Amino acid sequence: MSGTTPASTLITNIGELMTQDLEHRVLKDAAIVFEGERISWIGPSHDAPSADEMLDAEGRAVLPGWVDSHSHLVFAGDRTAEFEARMAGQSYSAGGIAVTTGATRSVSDDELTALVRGRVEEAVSQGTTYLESKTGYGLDVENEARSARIAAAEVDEVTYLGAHLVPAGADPEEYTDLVCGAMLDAVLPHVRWADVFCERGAFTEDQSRRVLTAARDAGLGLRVHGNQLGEGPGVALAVEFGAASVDHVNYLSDLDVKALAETWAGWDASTGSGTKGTVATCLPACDLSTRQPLAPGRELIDAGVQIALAANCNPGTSYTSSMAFCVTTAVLQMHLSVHEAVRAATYGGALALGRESGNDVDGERAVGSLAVGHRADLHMLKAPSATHLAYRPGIPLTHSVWRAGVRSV
Ligand SMILES: N=CN[C@@H](CCC(=O)O)C(=O)O
Ligand SMILES: [Zn+2]
Repeated sequence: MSGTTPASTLITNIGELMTQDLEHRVLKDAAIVFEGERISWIGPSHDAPSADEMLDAEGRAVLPGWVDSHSHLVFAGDRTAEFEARMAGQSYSAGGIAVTTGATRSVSDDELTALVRGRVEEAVSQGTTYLESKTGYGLDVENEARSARIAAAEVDEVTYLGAHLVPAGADPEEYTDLVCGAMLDAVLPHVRWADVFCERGAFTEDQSRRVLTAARDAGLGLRVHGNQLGEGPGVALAVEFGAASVDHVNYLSDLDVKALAETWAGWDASTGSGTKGTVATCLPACDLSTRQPLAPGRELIDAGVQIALAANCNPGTSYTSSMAFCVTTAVLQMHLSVHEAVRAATYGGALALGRESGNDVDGERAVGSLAVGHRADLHMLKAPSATHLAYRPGIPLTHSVWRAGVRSV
């Protein structure tokens, strides 16, 4: 969509407005008004004020845009052959990251920018309005810095993942020193977060601890790829460091679940106040594509853990940006309710990125939920309710998308 953006927009006749706000309001026959990027009114259709632009939703559902808190968009090439081998029975290992690193290093800045931009457009066309991407296919100072710089120009949040794989021929301890030293310094102007792939075949507990310590000392927020391929120290490390999220979480011990739940004991979900814990980010498209057990989202929610759903778009384990697919899978196979799954893919992602609350006076607006003062990130479905996301699996249900008040689809 292009054209001028009206000063204010009113959408009436919304069949179901799933706000994902703190009261979990789901309004029928609702309306919403936004002025520029700010939501200024939500209520019953018949009470709606006037606006410059008036749109009739004709009974369709409106949700917050998806907040995709975990992706790896800065890459070139694909790994079709590896995927085919996996479907024929081979298991996933971290080693494939090296193939993508080679392809990524071989393209120009302009080519890499165009690839990232195309992936962002694909995500937005399916209802994603806030997007994180990691680096991690550069794996030397120059290429990690380039990946971070390109990502910063294209996505909302950038995570430094120099600790994705030890490049072939490098000494693991020396490479970890580089990740904690010159490479970190080089990416710092472009990133807000750091991550480490703490797993067999990637980084050990001790190396991961070093990476997290250096990143924290540099002022970055922390995230961890943990417990993807087996039980391991990832979750415990994320909790120890107060990471904003631990992602994958396929293989959890009872102690891991308990430790994650305890991080949320001081947070009040009804007001969003108190001390936030570590979000467990489930990546169901990745789990299916790698033939791993689905992350235990139901168990985590029941234990009191805040979870997020993310697409994990990358060429190795999850070559999709479809958040709707993740929501569908979470309902059909992880036993989340539709409301819980949509919440994890909107508010949950915002929690994982520290963007669930904002400042209505001067600034950074909350994303991932629809309330007055929040950012006007809206996803209208070609359906009367969010339930259709699970009820009609695989059907492209995005009707229109507003990102920060600007019509994008
Ligand atoms: N598991 C680690 N990193 C990515 C996959 C990377 C790759 O295989 O290219 C993930 O989140 O699944
Ligand atoms: Zn990942």
